[in-house]
Amino acid sequence: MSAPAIHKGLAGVVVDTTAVSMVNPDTNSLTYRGYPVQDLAAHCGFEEVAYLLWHGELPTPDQLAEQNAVERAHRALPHDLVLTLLALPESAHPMDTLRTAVSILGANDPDEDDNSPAANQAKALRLFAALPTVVALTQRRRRGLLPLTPRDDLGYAENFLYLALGSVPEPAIVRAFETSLVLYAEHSFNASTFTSRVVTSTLSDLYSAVTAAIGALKGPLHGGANEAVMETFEEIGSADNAGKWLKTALAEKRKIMGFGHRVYKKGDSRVPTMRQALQVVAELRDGHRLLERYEALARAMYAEKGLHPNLDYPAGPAYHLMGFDTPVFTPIFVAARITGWTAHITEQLASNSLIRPSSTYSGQAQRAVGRA
Ligand SMILES: CC(=O)SCCNC(=O)CCNC(=O)[C@H](O)C(C)(C)COP(=O)(O)OP(=O)(O)OC[C@H]1O[C@@H](n2cnc3c(N)ncnc32)[C@H](O)[C@@H]1OP(=O)(O)O
Ligand SMILES: O=C([O-])CC(=O)C(=O)O
Repeated sequence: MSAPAIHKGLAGVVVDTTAVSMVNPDTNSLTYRGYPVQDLAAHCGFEEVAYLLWHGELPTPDQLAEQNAVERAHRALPHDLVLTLLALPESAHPMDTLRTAVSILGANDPDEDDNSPAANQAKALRLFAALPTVVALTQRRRRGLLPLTPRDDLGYAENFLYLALGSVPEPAIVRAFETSLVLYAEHSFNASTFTSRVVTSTLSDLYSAVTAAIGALKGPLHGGANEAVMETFEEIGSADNAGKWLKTALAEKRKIMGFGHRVYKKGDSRVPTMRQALQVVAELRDGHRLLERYEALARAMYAEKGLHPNLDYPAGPAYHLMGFDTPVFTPIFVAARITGWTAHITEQLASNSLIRPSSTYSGQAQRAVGRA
């Protein structure tokens, strides 16, 4: 009998269907519920995109107003949760704080184990509302500042920026931030979404699935790359050092964060839109030197390895120029991706099958303990 083929990393393995989004590397396109992500970024607010991912259609004005009212009512965190998060060590990574926050919110939710579509949709919306407040808490704490109270007179993106940075920036910065959220919202069976579906497939609860997904997103081969990109730019120092830096890094067999992708081999469909948003932010925030490094490293990487940037490459420097600290970048990704994760959790439950792949044993042959 021949040994079964091993699909390391599940590369290329189709494990289910999904109606949430379609990634097409051949046409370099990404659609959410059929809409090109570039069109959504250009014409829709992030709240509308969240509605689309959850419900399958863009909202009517009344549906959006209803969702917004609930979202705005759930932005504030329970006082005990704030105290618990502030009691974590100051050295805790914001992703750890965020993961802890979701876990505590679950433990306190009387509906935690209600896996009906309505209950899970309500939980998804409450998490969507609360996560920016947690992310902002981590940002302000890093600067020795206490959390601000959410403002229900502001839209999602404006309130997020206000809570984190202390004021609402000019509309072009808000728009660039919102663009990043739309682009980060969903991407089919990526590692963190698949993690959330694996947890859900055991009929566990939504908070457990999201907590696990946050853990998966934290790694530098996935969402953590947007932070690592900024660290790379700091190491490089100036654009004229990019080529030399890259040769050394590749000789040391380092992975260059922000480049390459499991699915896109000809470039990430989201990069041109985010590159444009980065340009806008760079012009308003004196970011030309950073843009020079961005272009120099991208050119050198293509010349050396033929690899294109992924979404984390422009998103990292954009968040830096907006005023976020580097360890807060991946938490922003979480706040966006909660929409996609929870849409997939609902989809998984609607047609569930326990996710449990097989493996080929490579250990010791069967043997006896050899004791009487
Ligand atoms: C939003 C997101 O999560 S997008 C992804 C964010 N992650 C990153 O930016 C991390 C850096 N990139 C990588 O590590 C990879 O490109 C991944 C993990 C994203 C995709 O990996 P895979 O599809 O498994 O590609 P794989 O690792 O097989 O790479 C193929 C070849 O390209 C090389 N390669 C791929 N990406 C990189 C990179 N960023 N730097 C250096 N070499 C790379 C690999 O070393 C490998 O070379 P080899 O054949 O000589 O061994
Ligand atoms: O699809 C992937 O493997 C990673 C990615 O780009 C994402 O999750 O946005």
